[in-house]
Amino acid sequence: MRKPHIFANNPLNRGEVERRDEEWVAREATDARSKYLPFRNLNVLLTDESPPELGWLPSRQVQPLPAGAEWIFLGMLDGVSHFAVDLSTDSAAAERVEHDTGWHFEDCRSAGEQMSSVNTGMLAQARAQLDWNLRHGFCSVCGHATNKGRGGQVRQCPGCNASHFPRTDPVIITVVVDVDADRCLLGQSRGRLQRMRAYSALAGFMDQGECIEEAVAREVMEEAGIKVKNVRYHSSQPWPFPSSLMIGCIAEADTTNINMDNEEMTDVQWFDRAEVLKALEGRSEELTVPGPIAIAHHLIKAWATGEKFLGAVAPSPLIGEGWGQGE
Ligand SMILES: NC(=O)C1=CN([C@@H]2O[C@H](COP(=O)(O)OP(=O)(O)OC[C@H]3O[C@@H](n4cnc5c(N)ncnc54)[C@H](O)[C@@H]3O)[C@@H](O)[C@H]2O)C=CC1
Repeated sequence: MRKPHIFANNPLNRGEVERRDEEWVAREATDARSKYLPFRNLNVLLTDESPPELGWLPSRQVQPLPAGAEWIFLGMLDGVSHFAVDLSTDSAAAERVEHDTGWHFEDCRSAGEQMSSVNTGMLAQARAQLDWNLRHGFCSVCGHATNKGRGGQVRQCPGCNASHFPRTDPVIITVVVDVDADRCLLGQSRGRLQRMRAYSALAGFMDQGECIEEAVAREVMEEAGIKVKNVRYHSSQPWPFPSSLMIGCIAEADTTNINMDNEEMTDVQWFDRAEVLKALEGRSEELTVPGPIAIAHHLIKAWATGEKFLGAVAPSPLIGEGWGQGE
């Protein structure tokens, strides 16, 4: 069986029923057995172990919480309630935590790269949900201050009665394969990939009123000018920067002439299998690809190593011969 992606496989029981009882959540928040994961400016507390782990603290070490510190209920593990707390509003409290534990706050992407992958699912949930709560203190309908409910899974507006729920933005990410020439299409977008001089699978946010297959065809056409067919789903990855769900696909090229979008991309190229295999092992002088933290790495690897699913999954009934943008 394929290993879960980093940021997936969260072991917490999110307590959908329990969290509806506000008194229960308040009691658990101060219970001596409860654990807190502190954040500072969305950086997470990591232990000094090797590899480092999430820096869970017993509730007595953070209670009483600093005035105005946002906290959320994440869920339960072995009967113990787990919370995340933002200490950004009180730098003295954040520094005290680092001093008392000898641990440190770390950027979450870097934390995901360093930690053993089993606990990165909790990190993804904590970062995305804390960030959403911090950015939704006011109602987008009437502008009134909102109140946190269900331990941070909803924000209620007392002004107009609107309920706001945490959002996840779906993003498609696709390796396009030229079956006849045994090569795949990778692109370098402006920003992070350009700085790293790396090439990745083509990705983009889904539009409203669009299915996954349509989003793949549209994004590949926009970024590379290539028509695709036979879009197949591979796997998905929670991506908490700030709150995306990466939907990994592999598609076949129906055309092969690249017509790149110069605004978003610095380069798009076909790469042959031998080069891609070398790049995955960090041995290529021509090509750098993202590391194992990214679903992009695993999609590229799935094609390059001929992972079984490629032949095993039936082609989508929606995307057949000749289907594509503008048809
Ligand atoms: N885990 C992985 O393997 C990978 C993850 N990603 C992630 O996928 C996301 C999209 O990738 P790119 O298109 O390269 O990103 P990007 O961040 O460059 O976004 C492209 C454009 O989409 C628009 N945009 C930003 N946020 C949006 C939103 N929530 N909904 C709709 N449009 C939005 C903006 O105009 C932005 O310039 C990013 O969050 C990126 O970090 C991208 C590639 C690999």
